[in-house]
Amino acid sequence: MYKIVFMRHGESTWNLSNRFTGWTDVDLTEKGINEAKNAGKLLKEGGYTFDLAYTSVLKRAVRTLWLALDEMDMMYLPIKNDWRLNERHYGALQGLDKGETAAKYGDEQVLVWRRSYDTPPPALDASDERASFNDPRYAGLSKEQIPLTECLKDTVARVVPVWDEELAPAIRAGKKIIISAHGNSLRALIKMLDGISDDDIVGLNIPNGTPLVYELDENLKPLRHYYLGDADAIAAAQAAVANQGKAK
Ligand SMILES: O=C(O)[C@@H](CO)OP(=O)(O)O
Repeated sequence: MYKIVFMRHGESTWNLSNRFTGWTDVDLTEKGINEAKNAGKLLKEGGYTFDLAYTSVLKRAVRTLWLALDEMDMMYLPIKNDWRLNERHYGALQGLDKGETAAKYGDEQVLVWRRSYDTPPPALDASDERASFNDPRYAGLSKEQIPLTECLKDTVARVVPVWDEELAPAIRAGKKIIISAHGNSLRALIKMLDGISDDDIVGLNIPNGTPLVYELDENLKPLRHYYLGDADAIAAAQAAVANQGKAK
């Protein structure tokens, strides 16, 4: 039996102000810092150890990983930053308030933009200063690889190769791995791992800063999964994420 641990970053400044974030590189709030440290404490208390860590190229996930590893006294761990673990690109919605957007376009439309499998939010214009073409962290990518918007299906298409090419071979080789990523890049991975349907994935919401353990069989098929921490608090945090896209 293998284990892999997923972790969404702690609360970010734009989680706090309820803005669509996507590829915008916002940092953690004080609460987010504490969530990341607490995740590290939970992992340490649970006796978890790792050989390898993966994260995105966005600081909210990177810092969450650093803080959790620091709590575990494991800052020596090799860390692989992979842009393909970035949050789903939120297109022209990036920076907008989720509640105000729902008041303007309706809760149903915002739910489609947030959670439908194959309807992307409106795209950024290529000339928009929020586009990532000139960001040095993406310098190795072709223009076609840098999104102007993404639906979850697009995110699945970039996340699944990380699993197939990197994570699955490393797990089979006996490496214990922790992945610090984002609500929707983790939803993409979990959809693939658990074979969740396009309809059912709409209802999956991932709380900030909470370790999610997957136990896998010898073929890397999930046997069971569970969050570490207080079950009621986790359920409340998941419901809060679901409600972020509703008009007040
Ligand atoms: O804004 C975002 O990038 C994501 C994650 O915070 O939000 P949502 O849960 O609305 O997809």
